[in-house]
Amino acid sequence: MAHDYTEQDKDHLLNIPSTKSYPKLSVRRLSRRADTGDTILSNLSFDVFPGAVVGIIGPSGSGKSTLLRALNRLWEPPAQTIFLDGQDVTKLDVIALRRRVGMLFQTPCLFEGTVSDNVRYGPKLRGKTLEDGEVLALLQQADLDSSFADKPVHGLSVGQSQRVALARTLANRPEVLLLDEPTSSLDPVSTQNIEASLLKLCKDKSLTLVLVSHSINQVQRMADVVFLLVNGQIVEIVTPGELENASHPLARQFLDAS
Ligand SMILES: Nc1ncnc2c1ncn2[C@@H]1O[C@H](COP(=O)(O)OP(=O)(O)OP(=O)(O)O)[C@@H](O)[C@H]1O
Repeated sequence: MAHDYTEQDKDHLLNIPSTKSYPKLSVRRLSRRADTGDTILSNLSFDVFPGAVVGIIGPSGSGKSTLLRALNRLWEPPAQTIFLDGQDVTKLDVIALRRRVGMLFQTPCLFEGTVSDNVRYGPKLRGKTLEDGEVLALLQQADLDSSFADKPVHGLSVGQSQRVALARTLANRPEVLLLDEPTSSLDPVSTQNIEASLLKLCKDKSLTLVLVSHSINQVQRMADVVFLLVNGQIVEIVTPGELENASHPLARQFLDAS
């Protein structure tokens, strides 16, 4: 496997205690400024290991979506700042990258046609036709029963559309899934089913999740580690259990108001 880390980064990685695998994602000194000069992301560095769930929380405008969008190059990051399996993402084919690093947005955007057309879309682009059983399994992972397969998407509710978008993303067998407020349009039962389904994929298939959520409870249910992002900086990295003890004043202000 090729690794594009600098010598300094290698030293850093080797110093991570008791890790048996290389990170799936590594971010190194990632910064971004707006055209106005305002800081959006400031010198972010972190690793995410295969099968892990990272929760990102923070106030509105703190840079959470910008960070997610950098990870699959919806916003083009500077070279040598984001690595997937040790490879600089800016050197990867962008379509292949987005298949490996899928993203689910807060507001689903589906193609015309049926639910099953949407789920089959990604594999079809690569010349693979999904069997009916594979489509149904993907729908099930997204908490949709088989009756949805032949439904046109234009009649679906927002919550149903969001679940179709999840099935469509999972059809690409992503290695990393970026989730931007993924369940904000879902009812509590569906939210719970989708959380369970995603956590099963993490356990069984080493799917790696980066979850942005305004729901502290959701982050506590799902994440292995939580980043508190404030003004474009990761001000604290804690386990979900330690969240209530977060001490950074801006993190505290956010948590107390949540
Ligand atoms: N393309 C852009 N050009 C200029 N400023 C931008 C751009 N994209 C984002 N910003 C600014 O960067 C900051 C972070 O935005 P971002 O959407 O990443 O925050 P967020 O934490 O996801 O917020 P929310 O929780 O409200 O979704 C905001 O001040 C936003 O106005």
